[in-house]
Amino acid sequence: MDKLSFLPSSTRSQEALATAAALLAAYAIWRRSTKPSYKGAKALPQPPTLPLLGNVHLIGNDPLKCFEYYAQKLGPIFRFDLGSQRWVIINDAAIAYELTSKRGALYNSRPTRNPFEDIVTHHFKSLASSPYGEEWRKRRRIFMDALGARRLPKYQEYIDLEAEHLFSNIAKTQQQPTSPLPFIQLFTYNVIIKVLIDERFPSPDDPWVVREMEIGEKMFEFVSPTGNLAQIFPILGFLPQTWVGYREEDVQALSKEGYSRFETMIARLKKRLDSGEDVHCFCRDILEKEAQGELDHEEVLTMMGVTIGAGYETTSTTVTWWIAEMANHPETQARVFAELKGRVGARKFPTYEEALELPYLNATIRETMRLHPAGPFAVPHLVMDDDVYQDYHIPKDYTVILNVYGMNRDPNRFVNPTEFKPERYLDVYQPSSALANGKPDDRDHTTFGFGRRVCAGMHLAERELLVVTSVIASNFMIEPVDGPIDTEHFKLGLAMSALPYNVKFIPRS
Ligand code: HEM
Repeated sequence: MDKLSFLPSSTRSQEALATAAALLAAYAIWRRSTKPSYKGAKALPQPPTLPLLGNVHLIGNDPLKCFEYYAQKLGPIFRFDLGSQRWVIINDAAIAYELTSKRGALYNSRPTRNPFEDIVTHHFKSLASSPYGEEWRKRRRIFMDALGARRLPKYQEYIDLEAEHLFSNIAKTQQQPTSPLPFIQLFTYNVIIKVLIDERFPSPDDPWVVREMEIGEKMFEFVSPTGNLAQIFPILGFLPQTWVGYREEDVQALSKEGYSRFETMIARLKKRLDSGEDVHCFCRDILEKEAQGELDHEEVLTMMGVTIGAGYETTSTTVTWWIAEMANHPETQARVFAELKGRVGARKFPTYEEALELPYLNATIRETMRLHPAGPFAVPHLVMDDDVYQDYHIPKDYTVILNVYGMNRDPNRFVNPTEFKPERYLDVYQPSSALANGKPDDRDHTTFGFGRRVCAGMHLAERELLVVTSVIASNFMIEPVDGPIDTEHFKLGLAMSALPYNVKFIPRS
């Protein structure tokens, strides 16, 4: 025996490593099979997984198709791992309702694992990202006091004024091929800025508006799963940040710029208030709450951020989808116009109350929202404690993805689910916001999300949608420019938006 014989030879070392690996794998399988299940419940079904990647390799470039495929294969609830993150995908409205409404105390938190989201929300102080609990409840109450159904009539004049500006912007296009998006964005942006801080901007090219939209898009990229891959694959955290997404410094810098713009707006508002002007706006309310010690300054800033961030792109996207569907369905447009003429007459600007009484127009909005939800996966919820649902163990801290896109196209709930057919809603009278808290069978669609985290701005969104669609339909016929607009493909960004398109707005005589 030589002196070094206690070290394995190279063949021996390979054998030893192979044996160790086999023993480890066998141990892992044994551990898995003998691991006590939670209260005797089964593990959720899951697509085939790969070590470290989980199910990432299955997503491809279309998560909607991926989840539809696995919902058909595995059923309406399944587990999907994104690297180290554990997701539960829910594809059925009844299950989503059972978990988020009936077991609401367990399923209405938000994940707080994303370090970039931590930065841009001042440690998850924003209403949409706050964990469930007293702080969230307080923020939600303050938001709803200002933007809930009762307070909104106060802001109706702002919406009406912006609808008039929208009308004249469209009229100026003189029947030329036009992308409606910038005008619609200006409408929704101005409505939200008026409600928030009583300001407005005259043009979509205004540098302030352009920068705001750039910041919004970038913030979304930062906090999206690909913004920082190290949060999904922690091992990548050892690589330089630019290799695995954005740099923390860039997130910090943009966040600082965004918040300093809010400080500028607050300073302008304070100056007006100090000079004795009686300004009605949400920001005034929250500044008063800050003075009374109910909110801190970071909460004021994040409240402004969530109001703008959640408030303009979702609604403008929905209007843009509606215009595309109208251009593709001239018979639907004709029926909307006939209804408007019959009930409102030749007036250019129907009131919100009048538009509320137009069942067919309302049906076209519901159908647009069903087929094209601005947030196809709502906003992720978080499971707060272990639970058992239909014999499945739903573990604590899993992220719940509510696939509202899939639910809205569920063939068990909707006949010919991919067809644009407003007629399916002619016997629905209540606003979507009133149905959103009810049982899934009574809901028109699930686009405003679920449970205690259901969209807090849905009353405002509905008012805007009704006013803007009734004004466009009363005054213009919408014609496609290059044949039918593609409404099956989309761009996933801040919201799920239509691919760029042009239409002609032909004035109604
Ligand atoms: C068509 C327009 C809109 C759509 C489709 C929409 C959709 C949604 C969805 C799906 C959620 C998540 C619900 C869940 O977690 O289950 C949500 C949350 C939220 N939305 Fe909207 N939204 C719209 C307009 C607005 C507007 C105009 C505002 C603000 C003025 C707004 C403010 C919020 C806020 C603050 C939350 C977070 C609520 C919380 O976490 O407690 N939304 N929205």
